[in-house]
Amino acid sequence: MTITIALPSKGRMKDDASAIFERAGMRIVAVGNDRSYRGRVEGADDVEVAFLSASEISREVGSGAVDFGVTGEDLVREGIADADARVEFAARLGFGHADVVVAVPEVWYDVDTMADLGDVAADFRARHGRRLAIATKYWRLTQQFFSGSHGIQLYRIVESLGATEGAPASGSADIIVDITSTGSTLKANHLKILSDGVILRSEACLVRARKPSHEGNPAIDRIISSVRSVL
Ligand SMILES: Nc1ncnc2c1ncn2[C@@H]1O[C@H](COP(=O)(O)OP(=O)(O)OP(=O)(O)O)[C@@H](O)[C@H]1O
Ligand SMILES: O=P(O)(O)OC[C@H]1O[C@H](OP(=O)(O)OP(=O)(O)O)[C@H](O)[C@@H]1O
Repeated sequence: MTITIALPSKGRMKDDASAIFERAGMRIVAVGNDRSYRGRVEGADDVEVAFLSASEISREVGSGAVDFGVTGEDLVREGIADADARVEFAARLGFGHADVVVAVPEVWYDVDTMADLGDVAADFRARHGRRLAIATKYWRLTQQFFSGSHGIQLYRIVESLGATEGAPASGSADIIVDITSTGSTLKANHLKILSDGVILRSEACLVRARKPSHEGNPAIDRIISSVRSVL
């Protein structure tokens, strides 16, 4: 059986992902030229590497089209319904840290917690004639957190394709759900994180598709244990 590993082809996780595999004794080499989107592991003929974007990787592991992927936990939990049933988080890799957070304008002085935000959402229509609008590209995580964990039902999600932190100032939404690492983008946009508003502490993970063919397969176990041994 050929094992396929999907690694980031670009972006902030590309170099760290390849470096971890190299340290684990699996040196990745491109097949063909440098711009190729396929690779292999030196000395392992039964392993193929597919270079994809971080968000594509979560989709492909979720569908089982690849056996392993390296991508952010946020993208896996956002991209795959019932992620824990479909994939295994085999290792947390210690890079690509980012928190998915709920942030509101700093000037909302009375709003510090999700419970406070629930009160605002409940009153919003009466006061403003519309529902509280949340800008985000994390639809699934937002719905799970607001409706599932906090029982807040009265809101509307405004899809954001970038510059999410600018939405409250531009008037396209009232609050946001987005990732933050240093916090400087939130600060520059006069937004504050609610005290219990961290939805997920994400980092890059080695993610395995749960497939029957993996059961008792030593090649699968070897990849996981090699990566774990260098963390
Ligand atoms: N400061 C940050 N900003 C954005 N993403 C970050 C940051 N720090 C870590 N990450 C993580 O990096 C991953 C996204 O990486 P990247 O932007 O390379 O993805 P991508 O899918 O290639 O992007 P796109 O598809 O938007 O081009 C996510 O898992 C995210 O949590
Ligand atoms: O907390 P901070 O350190 O300020 O980082 C958070 C910001 O970084 C990312 O944007 P980036 O400009 O990297 O682009 P992207 O959204 O295209 O990934 C992310 O979308 C946030 O806006």
